[in-house]
Amino acid sequence: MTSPLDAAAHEGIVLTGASKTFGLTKVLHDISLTFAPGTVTGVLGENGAGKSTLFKILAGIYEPDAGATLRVNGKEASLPLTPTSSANLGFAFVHQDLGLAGSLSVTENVFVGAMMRKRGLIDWKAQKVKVRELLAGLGVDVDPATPVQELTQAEKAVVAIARAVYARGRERSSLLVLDEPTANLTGVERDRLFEAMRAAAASGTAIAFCTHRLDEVLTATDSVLVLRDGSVVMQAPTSTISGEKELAKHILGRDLESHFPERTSHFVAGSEPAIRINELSGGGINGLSLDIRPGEVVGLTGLAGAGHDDVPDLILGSMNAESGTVSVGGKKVKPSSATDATAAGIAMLPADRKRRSGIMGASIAENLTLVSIGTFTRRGLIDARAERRSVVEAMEQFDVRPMGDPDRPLETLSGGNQQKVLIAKWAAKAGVKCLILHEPTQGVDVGAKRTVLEHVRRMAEQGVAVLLVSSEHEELSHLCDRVLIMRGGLVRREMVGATAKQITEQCYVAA
Ligand SMILES: Nc1ncnc2c1ncn2[C@@H]1O[C@H](COP(=O)(O)OP(=O)(O)OP(=O)(O)O)[C@@H](O)[C@H]1O
Repeated sequence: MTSPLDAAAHEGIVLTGASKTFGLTKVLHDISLTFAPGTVTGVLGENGAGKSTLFKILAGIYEPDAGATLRVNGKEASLPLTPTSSANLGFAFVHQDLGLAGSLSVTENVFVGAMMRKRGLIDWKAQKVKVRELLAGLGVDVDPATPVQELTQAEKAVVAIARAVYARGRERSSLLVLDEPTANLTGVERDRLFEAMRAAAASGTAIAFCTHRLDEVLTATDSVLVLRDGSVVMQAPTSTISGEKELAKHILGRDLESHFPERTSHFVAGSEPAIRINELSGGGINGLSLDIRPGEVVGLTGLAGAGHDDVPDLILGSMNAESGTVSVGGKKVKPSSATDATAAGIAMLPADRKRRSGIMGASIAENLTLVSIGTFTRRGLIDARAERRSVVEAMEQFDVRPMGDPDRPLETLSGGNQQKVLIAKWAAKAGVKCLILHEPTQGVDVGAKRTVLEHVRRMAEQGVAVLLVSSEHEELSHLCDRVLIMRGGLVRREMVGATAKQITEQCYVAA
């Protein structure tokens, strides 16, 4: 296997001296790196380290400061790039949300913007053959006519890769950037994606694979590039790294004892449930009954498509329930909006934070106090000082970076820091009886993950019932008093107490 460090200097993508300044803040400092052809480079760093900024420079979205140079397979490329010149260099990007149109077929998604034509007409036959060939090359066999929404999450990710690689009719990309493509995938599905990644690399593409899951880095990459505070602090072959601990140390600049806080239980068995879900059906769920007591943390998981992902929306009313009831504090509720749910004492952190959780154009402070503004209102007037104090405290507690700038728009924070703000807003709200978290640590770095989970634990200590819908078995095992594993819309297995600690990827498959 080629290491980028062994690769001849003229090969692959070689960026030197790249810096980026926003206003007065320099977020990238003189970065130099190589993405070698045919290899997978894991790109790591804390939330806010500068990974997305680097990729946005390569995608032609951000202009680097003066002084940077870029060579692509031996040829000088002129900076700044534009989205078009980036695409012409063969740079392709797959973002976490994959950007596929669910109702369109696999073929339509792969060829969007670059339909194959014969005598002016779309050549559907040739496209079908080509798409089969592309997917087979990536190790997936699906009917090209299938609407994308019917595919598994892993298959969707592979379709997104095929589209990125094939963009504009090219045979392969020079660089494929995968930005946390595994966020919602469990082990087996991740393995399929890694196979596709390997297959794309085998054709000579340089792959930059961005993830916060350190176990993936060790299994799926050839080399590792670590950014810290906007500088490259390490680029080395993966084989020289001793394990996750060492990686965490490079990422954080300090030792991290454990990624997870120790599990402690805070609920009283036999107490009245804070939330009772009774025979709930709808979406992919078939008659779910579940009581969660004050202080109890219940995990819900399964392979993609098992049904667990629909539960938060069914409870919240954003997905129509065919039957069943939800009661909070003994009272039946039927929320039809997020406001209704909040009034009933339900707090929810959806998986799709960009579209459904935060107000991206509003400031950190506004997002943090969105649901708790009443706490600071006296006779119709907002106590601005108390509000500001609480915002500053929440930012410190949740380690929101950059620090000390509560008026900064949420959209200018890195993805993981946005997630911290959106969790912190519920921690500040009084009267929350049930907290529903859907993939709460997606995009959150290894150090911040612990902070976030500690706060969830703290809310449980204060008597909040927590429903954690997650595909991360380690997170479930460290946080939950009970874990329910679903398949085909039904709970197939319940792991309680110390047994819940033993949950592994195998448990999903066997359920
Ligand atoms: N448009 C912008 N205006 C001002 N600052 C920005 C902008 N975009 C990013 N930043 C800042 O640049 C720094 C690097 O952010 P970036 O999104 O590159 O981090 P990241 O490593 O991708 O983090 P994450 O893992 O959380 O996605 C952060 O401090 C962020 O707040």
